[in-house]
Amino acid sequence: MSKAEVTMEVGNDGVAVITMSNPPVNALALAIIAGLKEKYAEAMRRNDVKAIVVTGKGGRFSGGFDINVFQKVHKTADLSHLPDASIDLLVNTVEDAKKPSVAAVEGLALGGGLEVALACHARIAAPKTQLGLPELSLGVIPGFGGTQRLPRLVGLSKAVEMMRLSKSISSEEGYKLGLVDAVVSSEELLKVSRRWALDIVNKRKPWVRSLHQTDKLGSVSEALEILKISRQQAKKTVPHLPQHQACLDVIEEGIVHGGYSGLLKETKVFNELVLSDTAKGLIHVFFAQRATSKVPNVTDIGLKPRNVKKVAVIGGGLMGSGIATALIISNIYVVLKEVNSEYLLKGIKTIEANVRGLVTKGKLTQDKARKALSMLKGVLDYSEFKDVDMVIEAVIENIPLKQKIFSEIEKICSPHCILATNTSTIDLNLVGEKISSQDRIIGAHFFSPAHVMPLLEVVRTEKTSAQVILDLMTVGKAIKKIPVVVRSCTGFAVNRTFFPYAQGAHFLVNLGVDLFRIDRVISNFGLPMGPFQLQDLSGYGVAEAVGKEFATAFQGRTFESPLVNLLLKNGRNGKQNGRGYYIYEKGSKPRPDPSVLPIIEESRRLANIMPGGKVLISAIKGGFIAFCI
Ligand SMILES: CCCCCCCCCCCCC/C=C/C(=O)SCCNC(=O)CCNC(=O)[C@H](O)C(C)(C)COP(=O)(O)OP(=O)(O)OC[C@H]1O[C@@H](n2cnc3c(N)ncnc32)[C@H](O)[C@@H]1OP(=O)(O)O
Repeated sequence: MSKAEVTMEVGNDGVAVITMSNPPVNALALAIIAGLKEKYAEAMRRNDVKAIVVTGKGGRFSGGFDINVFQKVHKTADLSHLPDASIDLLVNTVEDAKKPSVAAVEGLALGGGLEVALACHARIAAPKTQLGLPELSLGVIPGFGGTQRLPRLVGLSKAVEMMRLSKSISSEEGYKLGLVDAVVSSEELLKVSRRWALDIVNKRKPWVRSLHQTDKLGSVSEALEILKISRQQAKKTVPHLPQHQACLDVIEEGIVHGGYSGLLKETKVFNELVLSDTAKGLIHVFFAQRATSKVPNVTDIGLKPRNVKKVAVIGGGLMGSGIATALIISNIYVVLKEVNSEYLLKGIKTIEANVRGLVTKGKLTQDKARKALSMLKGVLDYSEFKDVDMVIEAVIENIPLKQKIFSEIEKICSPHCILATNTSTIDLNLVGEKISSQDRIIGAHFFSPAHVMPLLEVVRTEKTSAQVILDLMTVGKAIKKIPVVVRSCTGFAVNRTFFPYAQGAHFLVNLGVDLFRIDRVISNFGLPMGPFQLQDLSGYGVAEAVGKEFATAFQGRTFESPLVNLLLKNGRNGKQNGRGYYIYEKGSKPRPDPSVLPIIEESRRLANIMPGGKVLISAIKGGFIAFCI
């Protein structure tokens, strides 16, 4: 790893170009911050320097403050690891300096990286540069003036949206909003930036100190109204994440009392949040997520991923259609196979609806939607399987059926074709029991809805080859998933963890606890939804099949609730047929369905685990609360 350094070159034009270098993202490590401070001091001292251009090496400006420093602070609870740079460096050294600075921004400028650029007096960017303040996704807030300068450059509403959603914008959008002063080619970037800096010196361009701009903020009352609405939204959507309200408080401080006052509050609040449990958790997730892409003896043995251009998906149900959608929107050609025309048409219609949904949500353009759907072909036999690079089996959780399919595709497909199954629970050694190509068997466990949920469990057996694992990991990243490699066992990692949770919920209901209360407690705790609403979403067939697998694998150690089977017999299948624990009506939130109560009572009677038939509310309340929290 090359060392972090900051260099400075002074041209004959009197412009000092200060370059940050800390591959791969020019993170603002403490050495970079120290280097920036040192070079700025030198630039200010030198009489041959009229102006400064700040830039990043390697086609990226900066991915922000070095998140490793947060980990150090978490380990030591010592905030002195954090640079006290907001006022000292960004205001006194950059923004209020006697010589102007221009940021030459390329690739990305995120977090503290963008904050450095915001403290400059102009920003020149290359096309499609990613600009954002994603700090809230790490449990903190922009700690170097972003809460004050961004609203003053792009307007309060846009700034709040960018910070609260950790949403980046392109340099083109930044130019329209006033965040970027010019968008020029990479080749022209430094030249235009140098000229811009000299134009500021010669009063041909404005010398803008964004901290003191107010024209984009509107009136204080308008601003306070915007912040009030944002607070209500945050309270509704992320009631458990303190950084959202804190960020709005800091922005408000600056609007009411001025940018400088806002900076002082920002530093104080930033330091408080750095030590919060939320920040500790989210920063752990940041590194844990990246660690999943490093698999010993797979990603570190010099293998190159093979190009997967065409994938066959077997089964056009909820999962198969979602998987097919995820593939085609990432320009991977899909052959979707079903057993009959009715099911095939239903699967294709679901995929079309998925794609339309992404367009409606602004996640896909119409053109890309059309292109995606042109990469889908429905078939009723294996005739198109001869040249596929991967098959993903996504049929019902039935072992003999899966074994039959794997025998068939091993004969039909090419010898290099990856043979993947989307099973959520069944041991892969069972699925592949009847074929010889044990090295090509792998689990590609997507999570519903498969075209939305980021997690992809890559399930390996002892015999799965490293090449096949790497290939599936690469496809996973290409379709914007987070591939996590796990070993094959009943339930793999996610369902093995989820199963006891679901068991506990059913156990409590059969002990007499109100089912809807369980969902409320879990969603109030912070999960997106409770176990029963989730069961409605995934359907009861999956629950029934997975339950049988666990009962077989862990004989005598599972609680076999009668409830799901009773619901299926009652013609219910959750959200899929609109009849579950909840009533599902278009445009409204799911409502508890009172007609399910007699079925719950029947389950309790059959389970017969209420001591003496009485519900021990008091004991359960204690146990229940302890269990859920
Ligand atoms: C004199 C005047 C100047 C003074 C200057 C003072 C400035 C002081 C700054 C202090 C600011 C405090 C307040 C600001 C806080 C922050 O900035 S918090 C961080 C905000 N930034 C982010 O959240 C971005 C996080 N990173 C990403 O989103 C992505 O990594 C990326 C940048 C978009 C790149 O993605 P991709 O190409 O997919 O690569 P990855 O695999 O994600 O990452 C590659 C490796 O780089 C590591 N990494 C990425 N970002 C950071 C980071 N910010 N800090 C440390 N390390 C980072 C990542 O972990 C990967 O590492 P390996 O796994 O080891 O390869």
